[in-house]
Amino acid sequence: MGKEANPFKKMPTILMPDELMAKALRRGEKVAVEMRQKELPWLLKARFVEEHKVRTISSVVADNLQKVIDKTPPIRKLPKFYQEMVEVLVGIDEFKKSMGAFKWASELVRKLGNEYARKIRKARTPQQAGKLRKEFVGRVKSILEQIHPEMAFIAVAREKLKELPTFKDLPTVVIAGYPNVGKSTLLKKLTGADVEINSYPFTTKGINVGYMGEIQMVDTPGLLDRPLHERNDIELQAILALNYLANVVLFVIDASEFCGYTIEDQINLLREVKQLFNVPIIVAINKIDLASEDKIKEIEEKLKKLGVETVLKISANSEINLDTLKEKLKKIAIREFMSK
Ligand SMILES: Nc1nc2c(ncn2[C@@H]2O[C@H](COP(=O)(O)OP(=O)(O)OP(=O)(O)O)[C@@H](O)[C@H]2O)c(=O)[nH]1
Repeated sequence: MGKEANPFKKMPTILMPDELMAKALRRGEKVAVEMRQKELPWLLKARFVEEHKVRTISSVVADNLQKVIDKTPPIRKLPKFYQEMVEVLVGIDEFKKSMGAFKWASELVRKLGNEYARKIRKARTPQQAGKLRKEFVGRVKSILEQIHPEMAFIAVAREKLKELPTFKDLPTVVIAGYPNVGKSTLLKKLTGADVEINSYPFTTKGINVGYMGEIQMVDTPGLLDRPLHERNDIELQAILALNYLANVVLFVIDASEFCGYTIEDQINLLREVKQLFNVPIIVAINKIDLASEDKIKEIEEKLKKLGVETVLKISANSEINLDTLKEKLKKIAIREFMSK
């Protein structure tokens, strides 16, 4: 199987300045308690305690910020679909700028930690050592306050990006068609029982992902199931991003019209989907067990006029022609995936 990719799931919880400061001070205090046990002359001991406090606070803060950087995938290395999602959901520029702030703060805190530790080692009195440590704490606080907006931004971005579905880097079929035409029945029949429901920030219905061997199949309820002119900008972008994922679109038509949409409506949606995706489209005329011969012929004529090349007549429920459909999908998906 291809590699896992919701790359944002690994991002750690983002602490706000107060929380991070409190954590660092707690750890600093703990280290100080241990250091005070040591038998040392009083000035040496004061320096020793304060220096360790400073070093601990500095590394807790700097490490925490660095961890966010390390666990966040570099945007330009991500699959194009995820890059597009970052742009749509949070904005790539703002995201990069904010990560830059984490780097700046982490490096500065580490540098200051070293500087103050050195100064404390030369302190002439315990009071001076204490004063230097307080000064250091004040500076760290103010650095964190300075990047507070960026921390808040990344915290919100993480929440949103974590909700993205986990797609694999495999040949992918995206399924489209009006509600109730039989998309989820078909997905289940083609991929077996293991259909996962993933959340997708643009639709409350989630996204269904199944695997037909090494082929990924994605059903997008709520996205590719009604006319595009009814969409808002964000939804449109979410739909457009599927372009980066799809190697083939499987458009399902309900020949019986029992789904509640006429053939005309369904063909119109197909026309829109065809314009939107720059990958081959396979049309499955479904529920042929319920539709008349004439109706099916009429649909085939219309599809011909539209210039659809690959059309299969199937029944998802009665499992008619599913093996042929499977083979076609596999062949075209792999071919397109390889040539991308
Ligand atoms: N007779 C018959 N019924 C079918 C066939 N395919 C699907 N159905 C039925 O059609 C209904 C809708 O099927 P679904 O698979 O839920 O349709 P969907 O397109 O996934 O619907 P949404 O999840 O709302 O987008 C269900 O009752 C299915 O059992 C078929 O080939 N023949």
